[in-house]
Amino acid sequence: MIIMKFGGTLMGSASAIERSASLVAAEVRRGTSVVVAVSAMVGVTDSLLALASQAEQGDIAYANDAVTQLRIRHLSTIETLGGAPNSDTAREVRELCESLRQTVAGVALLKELSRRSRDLIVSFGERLSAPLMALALENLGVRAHHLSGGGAGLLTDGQFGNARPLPEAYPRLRERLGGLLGAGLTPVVAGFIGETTQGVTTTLGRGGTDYTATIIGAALSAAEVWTWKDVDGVMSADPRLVEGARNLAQLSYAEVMELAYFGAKVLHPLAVTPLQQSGIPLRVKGAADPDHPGTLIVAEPQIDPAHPVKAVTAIRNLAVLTVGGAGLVGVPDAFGQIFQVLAREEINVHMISQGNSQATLSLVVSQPDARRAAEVLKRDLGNSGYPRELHLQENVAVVAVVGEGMRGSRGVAARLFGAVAQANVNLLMIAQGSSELNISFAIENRDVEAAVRAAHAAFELGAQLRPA
Ligand SMILES: Nc1ncnc2c1ncn2[C@@H]1O[C@H](COP(=O)(O)OP(=O)(O)O)[C@@H](O)[C@H]1O
Ligand SMILES: N[C@@H](CC(=O)OP(=O)(O)O)C(=O)O
Repeated sequence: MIIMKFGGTLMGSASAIERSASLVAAEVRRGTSVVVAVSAMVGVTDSLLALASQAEQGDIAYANDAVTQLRIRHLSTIETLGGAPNSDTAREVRELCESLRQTVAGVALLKELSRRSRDLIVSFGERLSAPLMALALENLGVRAHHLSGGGAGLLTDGQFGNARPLPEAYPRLRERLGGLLGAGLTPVVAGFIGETTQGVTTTLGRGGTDYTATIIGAALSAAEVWTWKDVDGVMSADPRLVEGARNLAQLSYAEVMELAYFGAKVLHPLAVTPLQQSGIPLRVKGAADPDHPGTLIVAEPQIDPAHPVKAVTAIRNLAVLTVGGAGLVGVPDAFGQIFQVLAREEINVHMISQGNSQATLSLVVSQPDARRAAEVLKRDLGNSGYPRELHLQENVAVVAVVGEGMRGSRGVAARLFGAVAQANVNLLMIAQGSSELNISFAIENRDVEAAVRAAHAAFELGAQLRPA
């Protein structure tokens, strides 16, 4: 059995959906059981987030207009897929849009958007796309049945916007999806969304359909989980940034987590976690070339000692906040307090670096959180009796090089920073993960391309890999 995930681009139009469905049908015809997880049509999640925040401002006209656009887009896709206006699929899409309109009207009326309401609104993207995939599969003679995340059994905790699966999700997914497969049906699960035990809709975080697929893969003990992409697998760098980026044959679970954490948009950072215990492989495959093996992600991939670094990645729009002052020295609790304040404000810290002795601590946070982070630190630490200085540098990016082979390998840092210096890039901060799986450094946003290209070239990442 295989789980197949299709992201927004591969669900983006009637022809894209037909092509994705044909990849499922080919496998089903070979006698493989397949469970499908789909994302919202490309752009839909962003539109839903935008209309939710407009509704919160009370702009009901904007929100209604946006719902109408979504309705037209999905209904016209159904029409192109050959679905009649009075088909079950079209009826379901109209009902979902009506229910979305009512939810949004409630938000506009109250001018209040909780994380919980936002999750409900954003869940409509996947709930609208799953019926379209089921229709396309039926058109190809594959008997399909679509479900929402909660309907499939994906129970989560109540961390709206960032929910995690509960242990009970696994047996429930096994029972519900296993039942459908046993009846000869191909389940199509709306990705990215789950449900609390009280039946409240949650989401798994941006890019969460990868995670849905691997949770299902673990629940059903799948042979492999395949996430189909518009690239032929995980590449040595974002191909939009580095022309010579090449596809990687194998990566470890840990490497892929680091890459995703440090900004490689290709997978959700937690996507591999459900697979780690059972060792189920995750394969990232390119829809344009289905015979290409793509990237195989396993616990222990082959290591090429000549190439300790496998990939380079970047996150933009960050800021460095440096907290310092001699008074930090010898205050045992100082760092603890800093992190507590930020955690309470739900400000995520991407990277940290400690200066000489304990005199300074540099923290990388998202640009939109940066000023608030500085303010709350000033406000909440101001009373605790030790002097400090706060310095904020905005418009920062973090670049990371990742590879298991770096562990114990000498000269990696020298090679990296030599190349970055040659490219005339100024370093703001450096950190090495304690796992020795990555080296990351902060630079100004405007230097990202130069730094990524320099690192890519320094480790010959374009040449080490098998030809595509
Ligand atoms: N290291 C990388 N390898 C592959 N793709 C990457 C990498 N870094 C960034 N990307 C970008 O990620 C995109 C795929 O992610 P995304 O569009 O979110 O996929 P999907 O919507 O199918 O889940 C690619 O088109 C590519 O531009
Ligand atoms: N639709 C969600 C979930 C997702 O996984 O999307 P995609 O596979 O298109 O990145 C999002 O945009 O975050």
